[in-house]
Amino acid sequence: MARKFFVGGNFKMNGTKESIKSIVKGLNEAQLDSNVEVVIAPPALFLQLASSELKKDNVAVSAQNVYDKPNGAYTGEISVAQLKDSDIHWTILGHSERRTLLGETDEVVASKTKFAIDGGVSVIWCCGESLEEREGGNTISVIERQLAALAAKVSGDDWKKIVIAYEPIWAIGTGKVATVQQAQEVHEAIRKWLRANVSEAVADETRILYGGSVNGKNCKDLAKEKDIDGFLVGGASLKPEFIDIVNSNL
Ligand SMILES: O=C(COP(=O)(O)O)NO
Repeated sequence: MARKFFVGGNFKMNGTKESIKSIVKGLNEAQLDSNVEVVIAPPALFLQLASSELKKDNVAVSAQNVYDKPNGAYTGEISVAQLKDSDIHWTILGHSERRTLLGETDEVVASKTKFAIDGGVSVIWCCGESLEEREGGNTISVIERQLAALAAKVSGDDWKKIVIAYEPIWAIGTGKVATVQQAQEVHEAIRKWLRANVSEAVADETRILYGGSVNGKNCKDLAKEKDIDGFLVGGASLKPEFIDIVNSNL
């Protein structure tokens, strides 16, 4: 089946009111492939600003994280209900920077994912291996461990609200993009795992994004791969070349 191409921009902890407005203005004025689903994820402080400035139907705004409790004494956290209250219907979860720097475990990420989906927020669920895990030949087993934790929490139609982002940690922010072969191999393994452990339909329908040093030059070759359904872009999402990445499937 044809999976709708999907490009996410993860701004991480970057930007000011002015720079966010400028990026959104660039997206509003750009010719974007209408067959691509685009999501931009500014810092939480700028979610409403980005939403108010956006004038493109196929571009949505996403949080970079959310907590898995309804509300209450969780200083510094943001709730699913608060995202919905702000008309934000997407969040990234399980980014490797949160797994490594903030100790988010596979189980915490899976719990947050289920909680977000139950609250009406769709999820870009991130997975990926470290350089040490890759060099040790453990890439696929690491990804399968992360997938298993997710599949223990979500089921059925939940999967329709999940976009998977494979982001090898060694490629994030390093300029060392995975080769087309490396990326396709892991994407194919993810789809195979979904087919074997969830269902044929989920395997066929779930978008699997690649993230890790994607830019306006390397995106086209990656986009040609049958199991690469789009990108989750970090640094380049803050630059005009993000438009080229959005249009890389044309
Ligand atoms: O972390 C990333 C990728 O970052 P870069 O594109 O800067 O490697 N996406 O969530």
